[in-house]
Amino acid sequence: MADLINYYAFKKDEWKDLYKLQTVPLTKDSLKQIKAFNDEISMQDVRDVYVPIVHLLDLCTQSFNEWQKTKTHFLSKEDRKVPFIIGISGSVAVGKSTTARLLEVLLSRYFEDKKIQLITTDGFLYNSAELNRRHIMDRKGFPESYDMKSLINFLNEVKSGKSNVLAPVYSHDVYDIIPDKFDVIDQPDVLIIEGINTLQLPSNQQIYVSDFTDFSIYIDADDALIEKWYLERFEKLMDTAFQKPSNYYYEMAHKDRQKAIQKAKEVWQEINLPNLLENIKPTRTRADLIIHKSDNHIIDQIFLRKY
Ligand SMILES: Nc1ncnc2c1ncn2[C@@H]1O[C@H](COP(=O)(O)OP(=O)(O)O)[C@@H](O)[C@H]1O
Ligand SMILES: CC(C)(COP(=O)(O)O)[C@@H](O)C(=O)NCCC(=O)O
Repeated sequence: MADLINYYAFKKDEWKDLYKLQTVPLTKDSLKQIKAFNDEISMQDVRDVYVPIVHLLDLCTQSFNEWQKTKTHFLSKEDRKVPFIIGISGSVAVGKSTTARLLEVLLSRYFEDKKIQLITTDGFLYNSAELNRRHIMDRKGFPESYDMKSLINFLNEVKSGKSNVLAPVYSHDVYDIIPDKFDVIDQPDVLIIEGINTLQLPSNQQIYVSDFTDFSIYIDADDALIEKWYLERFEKLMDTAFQKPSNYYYEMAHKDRQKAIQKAKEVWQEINLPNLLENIKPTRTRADLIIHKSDNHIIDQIFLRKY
């Protein structure tokens, strides 16, 4: 990645040494919590890569809080808590939601007295009825498939300190927004927001999602590997779908498995890969931190933005 001239580049061994004197209390409980949502996560990577990231985020939140105080004093206003927002971006199926949940567990352990919340921008996709009405069902995940105005409005309310802000919820199993289901974001100290579009500029808005994020992470890997992870996740979804008639993949799961996999390959080639190349990868160099993964999701390189 020779084009990343404004980044410090680290091999994993170099990165892990940055914070070797300090530790995040990785109790049996927190390890259990991590294993519970994904038992394939490398615990070595948790120690070598994510623990230093948590320390870095600690430093960032401290300087962020100082700056908020300085600003309110300058304006002669009362101090108020401003949530620190972490954006996580990258391709469909690169591991954004897994990384986001991992950071949520680690940050909750590290900042025991702080409230950490997590949402995904998938919830701001238009629902299937609306995607069909706009004839863009085959553009799901592309910028025009999101209600960016609502997403920006949501972030603005969270940042302004409003209580009980509602975020709609998307389900991969149902392949649609779940009606009347919401995540309630209530004045967190830290909000993690993950989604393919957290570093994108919406075509019809003057404001980026990243104008509301205070630290951004891009998860990167070779396209062919991401396709493999997409297909593996698809197979897991099919296995779950088998016994659930409400699942989007239920009928497909009862038919020829090879045909289903062929269909998923087409979806990757025709929708998710073009979206990665046209809209997601070009935003990589806006991130503060790039985490590069290799085979089996093992991290091999980390890039930290210089300026
Ligand atoms: N660190 C990891 N170790 C092992 N498997 C992972 C890891 N991160 C993601 N995966 C797997 O890769 C697939 C895609 O991950 P997911 O978090 O759903 O991606 P995204 O949110 O970017 O679409 C899932 O099957 C998930 O279990
Ligand atoms: C909902 C998504 C846009 C977002 O994906 P995520 O990052 O959560 O994996 C994606 O999973 C999707 O549905 N893409 C459209 C084509 C498809 O994979 O079915």
